[in-house]
Amino acid sequence: MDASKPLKRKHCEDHTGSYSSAKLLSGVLLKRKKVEQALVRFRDLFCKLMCQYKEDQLGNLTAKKKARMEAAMVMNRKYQWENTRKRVGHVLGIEVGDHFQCRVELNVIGLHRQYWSGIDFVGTGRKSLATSIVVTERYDNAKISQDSLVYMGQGGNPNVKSNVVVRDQKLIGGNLALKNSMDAKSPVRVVLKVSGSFVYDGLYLVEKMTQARGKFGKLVFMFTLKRILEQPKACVGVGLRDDVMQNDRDLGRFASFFNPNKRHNFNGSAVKKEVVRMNDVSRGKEKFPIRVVTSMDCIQIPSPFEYIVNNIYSERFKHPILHCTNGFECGPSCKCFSSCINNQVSQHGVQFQLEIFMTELKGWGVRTRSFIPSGSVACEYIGEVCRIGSMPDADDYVFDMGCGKGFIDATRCGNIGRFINHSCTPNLYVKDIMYDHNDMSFPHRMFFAVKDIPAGRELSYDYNNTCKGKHGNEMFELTEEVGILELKSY
Ligand SMILES: C[S@@+](CC[C@H](N)C(=O)[O-])C[C@H]1O[C@@H](n2cnc3c(N)ncnc32)[C@H](O)[C@@H]1O
Repeated sequence: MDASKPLKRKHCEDHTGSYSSAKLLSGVLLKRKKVEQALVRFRDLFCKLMCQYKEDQLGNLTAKKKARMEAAMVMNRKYQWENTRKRVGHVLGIEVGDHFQCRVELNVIGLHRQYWSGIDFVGTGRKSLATSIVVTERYDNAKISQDSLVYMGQGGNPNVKSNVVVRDQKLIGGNLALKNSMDAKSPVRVVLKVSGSFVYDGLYLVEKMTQARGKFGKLVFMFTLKRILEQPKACVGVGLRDDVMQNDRDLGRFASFFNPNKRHNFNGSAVKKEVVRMNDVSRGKEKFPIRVVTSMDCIQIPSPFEYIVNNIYSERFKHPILHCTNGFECGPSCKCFSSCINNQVSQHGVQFQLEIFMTELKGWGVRTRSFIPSGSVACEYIGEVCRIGSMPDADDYVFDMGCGKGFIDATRCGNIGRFINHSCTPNLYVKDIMYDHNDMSFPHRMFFAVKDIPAGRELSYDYNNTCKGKHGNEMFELTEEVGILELKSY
């Protein structure tokens, strides 16, 4: 085989001579998988860079922009973009209704290949054709009915760039491409910006081009586009296309796994198939990789945070050598032998295969992939340890230690413990453990299994039970089996 020659694509035919729809379908699914993987990779990289830029003290917005661009560039250099050849019409692997978190993602997966410009096109001059437009609020774009919109041509708009000269728009570049598409009746992909995210709304035809005086007093082009019928409806509930919401049946039929709002299949039952979105959120810091899993219809990953395995203390205090004789666990400096029964029962990081998954109603949650025997340490709640008094406003990831002690803030930095949800009938119990210092106001918060926890079960603890257990004053008694504690009430 001559490797220098491109492989010719063969028609998929089955033994009856007809096109094999199964083969075509598997090709489409494969492409979709690739698109999805590219997005996961991009978001993963973005999170990593965000943490880095935040450490560099960049403002949130600057860090976000920089991290997005850099993530896209890194992937581009590694040839990890999808659908790199511009084309007119639908893009393989992307469905109407797919949601994207930012403009740069549209580049990475090939839906719209312009970072800034709203009109993308192929070819030049009179031979150019528009491939896609992004409809944002920066121009006076308007929806005139469910299936048509007016799109303002590009150029001369100070809302796009502050130093732009306000002048009449010219019939060049994207504007000309849109006119050519109108003349050729060539379809244009439309992406709508809705509530900060981007939704693929399908193919439109340019019906009309007119010129009018814009709000800056200069001539602007106005393109009227009409949505091609017989396409699935995009699930866009607010903003430009707030009239497109269908009943549950339609939502289900056209449900796309890129759309976090769609949680049900055609029959209204929960979609069960799951996809691994991140292979290891701890990035090798834990003994076992910690996966992030969601259902097919939800492509989210957790918001950026730095995974840490040791608490960060907001203020200095001494870490005296501790010996297990005083009832605490052994500490790192303890002179005991490793056979000591007290030895670091709770200091080995995550000992079970845990994973983060998207729950139906509670956001992210943690479940175990392996059996956890009653009394075992599931994990610790790790974050930035602070004294009481400086409690932050956003407290989703703040563990108030109660009883006048401090709190652990896992908003910016934390471990898997930050994803464990509340339950009134929990399978975990929180216990204070001291091992690397003796300041009783900053104990380590450990999650112990209250009972045997089978594989697949979500882990939970009672958020209201952090000071004194509802079980009464509980103490842990060490059994002969290292690593297993027995819960006893006194
Ligand atoms: C420590 S975080 C747990 C992880 C969180 N679910 C997430 O998506 O990252 C605490 C937050 O999770 C949500 N949460 C926890 N338990 C819940 C429950 N039983 N029902 C509903 N929301 C819950 C609440 O928003 C709470 O502020």
